[in-house]
This record gives sequence, structure tokens and C-alpha cells, in this order.
Amino acid sequence: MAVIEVTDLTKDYGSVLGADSLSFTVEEGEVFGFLGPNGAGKTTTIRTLLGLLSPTSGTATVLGADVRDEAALLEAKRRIGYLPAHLGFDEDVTGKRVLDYHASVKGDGRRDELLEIFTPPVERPIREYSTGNERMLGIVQAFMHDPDLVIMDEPTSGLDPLKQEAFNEFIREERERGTTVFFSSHVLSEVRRICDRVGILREGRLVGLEDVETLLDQGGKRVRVQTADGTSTGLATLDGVINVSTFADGVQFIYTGDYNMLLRELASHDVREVEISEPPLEDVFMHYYGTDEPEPSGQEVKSNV
Ligand SMILES: Nc1ncnc2c1ncn2[C@@H]1O[C@H](COP(=O)(O)OP(=O)(O)OP(=O)(O)O)[C@@H](O)[C@H]1O
Repeated sequence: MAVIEVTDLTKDYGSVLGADSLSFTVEEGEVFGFLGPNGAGKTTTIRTLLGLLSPTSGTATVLGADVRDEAALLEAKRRIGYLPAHLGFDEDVTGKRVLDYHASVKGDGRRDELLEIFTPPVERPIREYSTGNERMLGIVQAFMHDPDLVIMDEPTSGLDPLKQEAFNEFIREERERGTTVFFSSHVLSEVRRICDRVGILREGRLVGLEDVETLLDQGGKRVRVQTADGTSTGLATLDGVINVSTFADGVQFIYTGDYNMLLRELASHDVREVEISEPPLEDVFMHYYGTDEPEPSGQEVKSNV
């Protein structure tokens, strides 16, 4: 049985469709990333899964409970951890009080273990917390009752790079333990590191649903070539070349074509250096978002070389 099952889910806000006929499943033990730019419908979907918004049409179940069935959902929530985008903790109480409250509702068997990884100052009142401290308290709260499913809305926003890495490592370990994790993000490199599968959302609609490896395969490879005489004629005009940028004595592009064609063309040049690597995930996602080509990083861009 799928841990999350979403079928034709639509949320109509009147002026805009927050979710538009969404269908997808998240399987047991999966780490599933829900990606999209601002306003894509990530929070709408998550809040619907938690029963905080009611769908206009369509259905969704979490751990077998229909999100429209209040009693069934309440029961299921005992086994769910939730980290909202906006935490909304009471400013006047300490972090410890926040955790004590949640413990009284759901339990806190893993509190101490989590507080060693994520280190919010639990003795201090929330009003003194930095954004990152609040987020860490939220993570502890979401996981401390050892849930089977954890749903998180932008879990790493506000975390510094070290804590982000600790979070990534923690999620990898959770995956090993069999916890199902569903989280939203617009940090593309993050999903690459920790997700098994990714759903890509745009304007309320699911425009891609892939495992991370497939996503990267479809994105082609980034090729960077330096030639002895600085010429790169022929390379940039090969079929399957996109996002060309030039530098002093070479060229860089994303290649989605036949590798033999590329190698034959490379062989006709006096190549000083060549690097074929995975493309930045941002480039891969442009394919799904269907917007303009991504911004080059400090390089001159020409449509043809
Ligand atoms: N209560 C509401 N009333 C009307 N429109 C809303 C409401 N909440 C969200 N929307 C709209 O629904 C769409 C989806 O919003 P949502 O917050 O779900 O996106 P998101 O992907 O979570 O964005 P972000 O990354 O910025 O948090 C947006 O166009 C948003 O303006």
C-alpha cells in the first residue's frame, strides 16, 4: 500500500488553482522530493495532506486515511511527523515547553538523540531564536515520536550549510531505518543528494515525476572543452547541444545528443582539456519548467559559436 496516494487532487482558491488534478503516490520507505518554484502549489498540497485545507475535488490518503475523514486522519497523524513552512511557535515559551507539549500529544522517544544532532537552545524562549534555531526545533518536534511518515515543507530553509549537511545525513539514515519522507523544496541540489524520487510542480500541475537518476540522465551532460588554438567550430552546432557559453580558449555546453557524434567531433580538434560531467540540476529542471534558458555563470553567452 502506498503511504501517500493522491488522486486527481484539485484545490481551487477562486482566483487560482493551488493544485490542479494532481495524482501521485509515495511508497513506503521512499524519500520523495516535491519541487517547484514559488507559488507552484507545494504548500497547498502539503496542507491538504494534513487535513488543514479541504480539497475542492479529488482524493488523497495518508497511511491509508482519507484526508477528508477527520477521525481517520487524526488517528493516522499519531504516526506522522509534520514540519510546516511557518512554524508559528508561541514566542513566550521555551523550546523545551514546545517539545513537552508535542510529547504529551504524540510522544518523544527520540528527543535526546535528535537534540544531539539538531541543537536549538531549548532552555531559551522562542522569541530569542534565530530562524535556523526555530527550524531545528521544528525538525526535532517532527521526528521525536519516531513517526512512520514525515511531511516537511521547505525543511532546510534558514539552516546554515553545516546543519543542512547534518540534515541530509540524518535523512539518509532515516531512509535506512525505513521512514517514509515527503518534503518540498526549491533547492534543487538538495533533492539530488537525498531523494529517491522527485515530483516537479508548476502552476499547480505535476509536470515531472522521476527518479533522481533518470532526471539527471535526461538532462544530458555538461561538456567543457579547451582546444589548442581556441577554436570550437563544429562542436557547438552538433545536434543535441544547448546552453552554449564560450570562454578564452574553449567552449562549454549541455549535450543531450549521441556520444559517438560528440567523440568524433572532439577527435577533429586539437583538444587540450575536456571535462564531461553531470549538468547542474538547475539546467535539468529548466527542461520541465519550460522557461528561458538558465542564467550563465559569469560567462559570455552566444547562441552559436
Ligand atoms: N489562501 C489562499 N488564497 C488564495 N490563493 C492562494 C492561497 N494560498 C495559496 N494561494 C495561491 O495558490 C498558489 C500556490 O501557492 P502555494 O503556497 O501552495 O505554493 P508554494 O509552491 O508552496 O510556494 P512557495 O514556494 O512560495 O511557498 C499560488 O498562486 C498562491 O498565490
